[in-house]
Amino acid sequence: MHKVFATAPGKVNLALRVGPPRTDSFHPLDTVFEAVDVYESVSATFDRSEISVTMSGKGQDLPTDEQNLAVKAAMALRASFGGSDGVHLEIDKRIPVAGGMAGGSADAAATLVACNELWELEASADELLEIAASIGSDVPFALMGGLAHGVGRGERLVPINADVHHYWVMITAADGLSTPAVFGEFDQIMGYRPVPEALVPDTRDLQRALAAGNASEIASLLINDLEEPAFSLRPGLRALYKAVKSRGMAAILSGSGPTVAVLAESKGAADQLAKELATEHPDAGIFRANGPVAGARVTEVI
Ligand SMILES: C[C@](O)(CO)[C@H](O)COP(=O)(O)OP(=O)(O)OC[C@H]1O[C@@H](n2ccc(N)nc2=O)[C@H](O)[C@@H]1O
Ligand SMILES: Nc1ncnc2c1ncn2[C@@H]1O[C@H](COP(=O)(O)OP(=O)(O)OP(=O)(O)O)[C@@H](O)[C@H]1O
Repeated sequence: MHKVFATAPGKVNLALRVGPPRTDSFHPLDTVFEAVDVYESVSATFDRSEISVTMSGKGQDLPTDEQNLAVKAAMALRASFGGSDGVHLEIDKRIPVAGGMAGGSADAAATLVACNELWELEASADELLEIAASIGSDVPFALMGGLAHGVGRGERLVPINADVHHYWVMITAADGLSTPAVFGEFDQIMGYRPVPEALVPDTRDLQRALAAGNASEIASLLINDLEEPAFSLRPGLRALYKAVKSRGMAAILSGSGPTVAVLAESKGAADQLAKELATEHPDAGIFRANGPVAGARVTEVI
């Protein structure tokens, strides 16, 4: 086997509840993830020993050394199986960088499934999930995809079975937001200091509404505790968010932002809204997305 192609999706957190920081400085979460059909594509070409990456699309300014999450993923997978094979990764980035849609995590997840195939490691789904969690909190979900309930720092997942289809309009900004900075601002606003154990508000109502396929209830239960800190760091984002909400639409900040996700009632309504928003906000990046979709997977082997 010489070359493997893989993809992994971006995500929106339909609900993101955050508690005070733990003593390891991570925040305990109770979250509902939805994978959306904005994909990162990775091609993995066999190399005798080196692990390297080149980025195209939205990723041209990102580091290509071991700070790159895809390189980290390949190194972690190789280390856990004790092999010496290498890989050259080519990543075509479609998910906005530092946009709150977990694009870097998707790169890592696609790399894990691609290298697992390329190096013929036969790692199990659980083994890949464990390695994924060592790379970043959002990486396990990029592997799993679909809809899932996440706890811990977001890495402990239980799939949610629900027959729902969501039509999103995503509004992105050219300047990303740093995830640690948004969590830091959250602590500042809440007056939180690290604690050994803390309670996090739960997301049971939303999980029930998803299982029942109750569209209007789902829309009314979208919630993100990182909205206030993200708006505090980026006041223009609050204005944009309010403008969208004033149209009577269900909207939510995606993860740590600055992408805003608007939930439309139908495909037609979403397509129409995307057109209108593109005219009203010419400086923002507007695109359509649909969810839930499957997680990281190998698409071709040569
Ligand atoms: C905001 C979310 O996207 C929601 O799904 C995630 O919590 C972020 O996940 P991620 O980008 O994969 O984050 P990681 O790479 O694990 O951590 C980056 C930094 O974000 C902060 N972080 C992240 C996850 C978490 N539960 N608590 C945190 O405080 C920490 O400062 C951490 O050093
Ligand atoms: N392959 C990669 N793609 C994107 N970012 C990467 C990658 N490798 C390292 N990074 C670093 O990780 C940071 C966060 O990237 P990412 O695009 O995943 O943000 P995000 O979508 O806000 O993440 P999340 O929603 O998981 O918090 C970037 O600022 C970048 O410097």
